[in-house]
Order: sequence, then C-alpha cells, then structure tokens
Amino acid sequence: MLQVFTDKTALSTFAADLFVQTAKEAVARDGRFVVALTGGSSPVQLYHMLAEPPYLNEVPWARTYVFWGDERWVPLDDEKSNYKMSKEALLDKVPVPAEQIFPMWKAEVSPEAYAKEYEQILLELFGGFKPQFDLILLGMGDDGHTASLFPGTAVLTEQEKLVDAYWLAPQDMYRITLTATLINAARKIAFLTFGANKAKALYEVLEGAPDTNQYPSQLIRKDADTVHWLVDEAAAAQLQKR
Ligand SMILES: O=C(O)[C@H](O)[C@@H](O)[C@H](O)[C@H](O)COP(=O)(O)O
Repeated sequence: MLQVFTDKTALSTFAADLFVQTAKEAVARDGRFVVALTGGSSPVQLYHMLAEPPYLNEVPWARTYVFWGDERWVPLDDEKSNYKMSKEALLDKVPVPAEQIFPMWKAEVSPEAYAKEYEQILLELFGGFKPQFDLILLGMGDDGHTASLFPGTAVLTEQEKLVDAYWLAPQDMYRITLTATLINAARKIAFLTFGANKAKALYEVLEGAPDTNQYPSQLIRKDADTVHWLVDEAAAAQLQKR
C-alpha cells in the first residue's frame, strides 16, 4: 500500500505507530516481537521517536528481538555501521535485553561464514522453521536497491540462502543482507522513502516495467495490507497511480 505524507515527521509518526501496533500484536500472539531494522538516513527520526515517550513506554521492549536487514561489513563502532547508528539513536535508550540484539557483524569470522551463522541464529529462534519476521523496516536507494540487494548482483537470484554476504566492488566493501526470499516471508514490511532523488526509482519500482535486476526493490512483494510504502511528496512526484 502506498501512503504519501507531507513531511518526514508525519511519515515517521505513522511508522512509529505501526511499529507499536505490530509489536503489541506479535507479543499477544507469540509472546515476542521479532523486528529487522534498517540503516541509512531514512529511519533516524523514527528511531529517535521510538526512544522517547509515548512510544518508549508502549513498545514491549523486554520481549523484542532485534535484527538488521543488512549491514556494511565494518566493526560495530565504525561510522558506516548500521548497528552503531541504531544503537546511538535507539537501542542505547530502550530496555531491550542485550542478548536479544543480533548485530550483523562479528570479529574474526568471514562475512560469508557469519551470514551462515546469522541464518542459524534465526532458524533456532524459529524452531527450525523458515523465519518469519513480524516487521522488517527497509529503505530504498536512488538506484532502486533495498537492504543490500544491489542492482546486477548475484544475491538477487538467491533462492536457498536466507542471509548472504558478498563483495560489492563499486563500494569496495563486503555487504551482508537478508535475501529477498527471507524478507518476503515477513508478516509486515515497511519501506521508508524520502526525497526527490528517490522519485525516479520509486516510479520504476512501483509502476515501471518489471526489471528486478535493475530495480531490486521490485523483488519485494506488494500486498496492499502488509507491505507499506511510506513516502514523502518529493519521492512520490513521478507516480501516476496515487
Ligand atoms: O544504507 C543501508 O544500510 C541500506 O543498505 C540501504 O538499503 C538503505 O536503506 C538505502 O540505501 C536508503 O538509504 P537512505 O535512507 O540513506 O536514503
């Protein structure tokens, strides 16, 4: 479902309400809330809001399990780390038990080995069944990528692995990411998309011809009830069907 907001605060408020509601439903149903956070700049305001009243007191933090959709393969205190950003904006300020936080990086293992380990952690949490996140937050790059599903990469056609890691040559670094097959198994997905620089890609992803290799965000399912495209007016500027 496409939802267009006048500004970032309105969008982040909607996302915070969605986060709380999804968390409460998950805890009522399963006794826990399993979420994947996103990096980039788009979720920063949302994370700050979740760390303040009223959201701070409404999210069942003690029963929340925190994962990430993707990560740059850099140490946890690196400026480029999604974990570091999420920790500073949110996780340091809320009572999530430390053992329920699963950074997508570990010292002295290869990214490929840790991708397998991360998959195992998820499988164990879900008793060996295919993991089903209650909520996955995503951003979209102006090239149409989401998580670390970048245009033209082999991970886009990965069918078996739930988590994958690979060398992203243009950025000169490893990336680790949930695969599209795992993301699409989530109960709810929310894309946070701001800014005029995203307008062309957003049009291509939502209304353009199918081309998942060039616009990887097209790999993510589009069910109206469970997949929220939360966008601002600038990002929505080229959409015809609103
Ligand atoms: O940066 C990351 O960690 C993610 O890999 C990426 O998928 C991100 O969500 C988009 O690139 C949007 O980034 P912005 O929110 O900064 O526009």
